[in-house]
Amino acid sequence: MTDQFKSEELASASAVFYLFGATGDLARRKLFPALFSLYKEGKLAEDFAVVGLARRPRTDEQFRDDVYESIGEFSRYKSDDAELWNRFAEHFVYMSLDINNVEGFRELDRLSSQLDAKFNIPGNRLFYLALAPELFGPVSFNLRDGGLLESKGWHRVVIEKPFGYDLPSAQKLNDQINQVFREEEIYRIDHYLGKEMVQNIEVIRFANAFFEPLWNNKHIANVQITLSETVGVEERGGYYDKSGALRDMGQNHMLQMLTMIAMEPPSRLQGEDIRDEKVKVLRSLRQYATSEDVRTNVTRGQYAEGSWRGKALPGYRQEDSVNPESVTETYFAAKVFVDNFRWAGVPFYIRTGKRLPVKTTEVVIEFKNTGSVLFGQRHDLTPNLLVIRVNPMEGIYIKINAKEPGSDTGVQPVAMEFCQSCKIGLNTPEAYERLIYDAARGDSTYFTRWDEVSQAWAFVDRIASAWREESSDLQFYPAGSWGPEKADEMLAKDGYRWWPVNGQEEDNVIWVTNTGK
Ligand SMILES: NC(=O)C1=CN([C@@H]2O[C@H](COP(=O)(O)OP(=O)(O)OC[C@H]3O[C@@H](n4cnc5c(N)ncnc54)[C@H](OP(=O)(O)O)[C@@H]3O)[C@@H](O)[C@H]2O)C=CC1
Ligand SMILES: O=C1O[C@H](COP(=O)(O)O)[C@@H](O)[C@H](O)[C@H]1O
Repeated sequence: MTDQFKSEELASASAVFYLFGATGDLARRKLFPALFSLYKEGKLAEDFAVVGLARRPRTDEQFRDDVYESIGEFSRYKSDDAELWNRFAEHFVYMSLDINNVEGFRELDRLSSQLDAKFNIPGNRLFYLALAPELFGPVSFNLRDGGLLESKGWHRVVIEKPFGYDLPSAQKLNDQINQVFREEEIYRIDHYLGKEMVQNIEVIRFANAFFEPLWNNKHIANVQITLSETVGVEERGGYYDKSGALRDMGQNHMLQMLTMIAMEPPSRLQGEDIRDEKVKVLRSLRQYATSEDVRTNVTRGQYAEGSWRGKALPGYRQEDSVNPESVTETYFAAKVFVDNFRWAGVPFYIRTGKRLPVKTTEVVIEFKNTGSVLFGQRHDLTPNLLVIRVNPMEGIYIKINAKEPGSDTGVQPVAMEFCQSCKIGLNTPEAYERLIYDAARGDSTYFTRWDEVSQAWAFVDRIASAWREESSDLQFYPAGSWGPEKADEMLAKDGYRWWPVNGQEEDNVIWVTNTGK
């Protein structure tokens, strides 16, 4: 990157950032730390301002204290350089505002002009809505009516998930936002798209002669995507009990990762080209035809009492703000097909759940055996695997077969791993850093376009609708276990199994790794 290009990028990031929901959990855990990392790395120059917005009263000083505490607790960089912190903090101001009151927005507009002048900002506006979805429409209207879209620079709105509850509600929300913002001004967040290893999927696929020619149904037996969490519903019961795992993780993160694995090569690795290919995958998803079809191909579960590392854990129905008779799923696993030329016949198994034994996100590509007369008929051969480790460990490993040393016919599985987080460690940016930076530069590649969102809802709505008909298929699994056995049976019927996450439980494998294992 040339210095000139660098400075052009920084100039385009000059903006007032409006953080709606500035007293909320997301701001504290993710957004303040992300802004601090960007500043520390020089990706925000001095010409920006952040206005924290929420109803509760705060002085600028109190708000800066909140930001400081959040960075101390959650940032990958420490805030112990007083000079750096003071310079950063100067850019932060707070205004108490109720989203339903347009007067507050007029005052915000006046404050914005002062911030433009103070920080030399050319009228650019980035509105970040870390708010409950029912406020997305009202805030958009009041931004317009309060005059905030009349400044001479660009205007962009970053919208948190969930984008709706189903297709009709998402459509309604989109229609409201479209009355104020054009599609190219709307940045719908799916923070998984900001993760390094999700973005790395394109490089692994398209920059490696090892994989690119094999990436199809002739060579791939199945694909497995696991997003497992050890946490329960925590203090988000009010939201989660209405949402469940399918809407919270399936409609967005899981389908987005699936599209990155399955999409055709885009004509260029950027913006609309990538999004065009992703939406084609979503359009090719085989829709479940009947409720019976859903019940056969999708397993749902809810965690019951259990234990993890010797600690007793309550069941979901005992959690605060959860209906004690709730039938909300905290787990689901599905067999999905992408009905196109490349993927015909290849099952994509996806699963996610709370209160599972390990926090991890992994994609496993299981290759077909060679079929050669020499080894193809052997049932003890381990299939070749390519495993992409997304979160929290980042890296890839491949599992291959080699000769067992000293034996005539023995075959030894060997796993070769590149652990990116072990090697690069602190330097890996958080997803929210990358996404805020992209939005400020006007790069929407890793945000979801409306056609993607609507296709994903259409797919998920069929499942939700079958589930609504009756709940007798809800399986209870002990907290701390790997979820309902029915999900294992689904793969077993096809002659497969879920590969253990990190493959570490298989002790016949020789590991070559930079993790020191
Ligand atoms: N927390 C997380 O980890 C994640 C959150 N999200 C999404 O991000 C969004 C925010 O989540 P989160 O931070 O957890 O939510 P919180 O409930 O913690 O925060 C909500 C924020 O909205 C403000 N608010 C509520 N009503 C109004 C109003 N009428 N006018 C002005 N401000 C208002 C609240 O401040 P006050 O009460 O002071 O007005 C508070 O700052 C949601 O859409 C959520 O789904 C997405 C992924 C992860
Ligand atoms: O969007 C969400 O994601 C988190 C998991 O994100 P991760 O980056 O920690 O893997 C999940 O806990 C939450 O329920 C969901 O809303």
